[in-house]
Amino acid sequence: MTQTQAKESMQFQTEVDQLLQLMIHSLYSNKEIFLRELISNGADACDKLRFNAISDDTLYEGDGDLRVEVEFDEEANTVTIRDNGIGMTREQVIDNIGTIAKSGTKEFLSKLSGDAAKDSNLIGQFGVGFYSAFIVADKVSLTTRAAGSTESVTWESNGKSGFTLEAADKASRGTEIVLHLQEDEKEFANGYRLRNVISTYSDHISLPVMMYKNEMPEYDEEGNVKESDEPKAKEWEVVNKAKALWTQPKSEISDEEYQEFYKHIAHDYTDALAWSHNNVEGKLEYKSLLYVPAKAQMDLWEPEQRNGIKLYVQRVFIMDDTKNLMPNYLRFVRGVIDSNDLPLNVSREILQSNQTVESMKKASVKKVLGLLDKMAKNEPEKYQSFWDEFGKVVKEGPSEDTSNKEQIAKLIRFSSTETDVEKQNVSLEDYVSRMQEGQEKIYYVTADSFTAAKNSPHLEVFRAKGIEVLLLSDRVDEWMINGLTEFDGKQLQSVAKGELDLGSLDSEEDKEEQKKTEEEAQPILKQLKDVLADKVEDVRVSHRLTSSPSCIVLGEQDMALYMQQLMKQAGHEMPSSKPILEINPTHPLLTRMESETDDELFKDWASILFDQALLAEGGQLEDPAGFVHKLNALMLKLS
Ligand SMILES: Nc1ncnc2c1ncn2[C@@H]1O[C@H](COP(=O)(O)OP(=O)(O)OP(=O)(O)O)[C@@H](O)[C@H]1O
Repeated sequence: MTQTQAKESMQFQTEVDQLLQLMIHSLYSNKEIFLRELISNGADACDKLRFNAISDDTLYEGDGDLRVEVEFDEEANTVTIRDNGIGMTREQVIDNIGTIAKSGTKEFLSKLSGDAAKDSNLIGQFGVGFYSAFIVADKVSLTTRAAGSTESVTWESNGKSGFTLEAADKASRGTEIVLHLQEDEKEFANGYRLRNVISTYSDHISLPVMMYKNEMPEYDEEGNVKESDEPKAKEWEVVNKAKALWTQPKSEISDEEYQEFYKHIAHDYTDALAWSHNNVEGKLEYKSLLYVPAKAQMDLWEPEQRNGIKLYVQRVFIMDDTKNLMPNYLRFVRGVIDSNDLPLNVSREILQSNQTVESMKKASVKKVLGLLDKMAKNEPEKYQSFWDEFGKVVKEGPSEDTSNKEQIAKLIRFSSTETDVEKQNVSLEDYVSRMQEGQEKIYYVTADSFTAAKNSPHLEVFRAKGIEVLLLSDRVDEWMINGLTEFDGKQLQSVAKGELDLGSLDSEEDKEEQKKTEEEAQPILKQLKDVLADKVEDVRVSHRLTSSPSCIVLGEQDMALYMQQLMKQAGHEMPSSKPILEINPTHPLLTRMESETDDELFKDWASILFDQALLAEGGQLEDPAGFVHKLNALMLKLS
């Protein structure tokens, strides 16, 4: 007797226990989805077998007629879902069912609130999968044999106290799942109910889903159930449409069908926001169906995130792939690309450097950008919800995809001084349309929080003159702005970097005034330069400030101070360039300093002036305790 023949009990991973309990409670109002999930898994298993059989057709074991079968037994109160797909080995059963391999599970569980409505949405994004069986069943028994193997195994669980594994004797390849329905879920052990659920959720699956034909009662003319003397031989029939959705003409597909198909391929539970269905003919021949989800997948920020695009070759599923078919900044896109040009035995390596793949990718990116552009124009509210969910990802676009920079730039939304709210809802086109006469540049400020950006002293002159400034405070913004130097022929200019030249936005009087102030400020500038020589590159009169006494200005090419800080914390070497201190000589603090005769006190004033400008910029003080000490001393003097 081999070891695998003994019945063995095992515990679920802690997360599985938690997830099961949550799922059972929060999906209570949408129980029927268990069938979609299990049929979906069966269909995926058949897809995998079909792919593996391309290189080894003995895996078919003479049965290449791939399908999913659904049976029920009213008396026993069971529903059975069976597929002749790839099956699982004993190890795979343990790995796949009983543990959760998905990344981000712990984080996901910690986000759950206990509020059923909210949680059911979250669970949907996570993908409920196999465990959804326990929404309706109090015992689940799964027997499976992997293609090419002779050993089969039965996994069984009540969803509460772990599971058992036992050697089985399954002749046919694939997986069979028997759901022992809970007492009050009897409605599912019924042909009408099951067919109804299948046509709602599984019509679009290219694989046939089959049920017994004559399990449905026959009626006589008077509407009574016909009693037949002889039991009829059972006969299978296909109960779903069983046509790959993307191969059908658009005009024949309803929105509901598109949405159901989305949920199948994306393992999502919420509707998609939009889709683009394309049939490309000519030099290249392929079909694509690309979806923009409504909600971010749990792993959007994981480096090894789930793959979003399924590659098919002539209707045969080849592999999940995002890296080659969608750029990173569109990694939330889900869908199918079905090529007629690639060979069936295409490998991951070939995909990486294939002209056909490259062309399909390029065209698909255009399609997605076009879809988003249309949404932004025609359904701004919907687009806003998209932006709130995926904006930070799209912001990687200008640096990653320079060939589509202009189109991506149009899609980006910003916070701005126009509204002063955190919501990012201002486009560059909006900004340009509001530019003042004589304004040549698009102004922005970056900071590590919205509040810091909004209150930045650099904005003072812009606010005073009513010139709009974009407020950037996402981590990715400095990176985005690196790739986005221009829009509509107008340069993007940080208000915190370089020499500020408002050009014709400053009137002749303004310029005269500035010149005069500058001349008058020469003595204090010199004094400040002397005492701050080792901290700053230069001290100059500011044209940016109206109400603050001083601010820090960086060189055009320098990274914002808070970013420099972050980089240093992450262990990167940062070139230590000294900033420029700008002062507002008309500020009372500066006038007070001018009359200070005590050199030591002047030094303290100067040092505080510099440190507070640094703080306002999100920089870190070299000597915070010294700053506090000096400040307190001055305060005491004034009291
Ligand atoms: N019928 C089946 N045949 C073969 N393998 C299966 C079958 N059902 C499940 N599996 C395996 O178990 C794994 C886990 O399934 P499960 O449904 O929980 O998650 P999933 O399908 O990966 O994702 P999701 O939770 O989003 O549906 C699958 O990835 C697959 O490897």
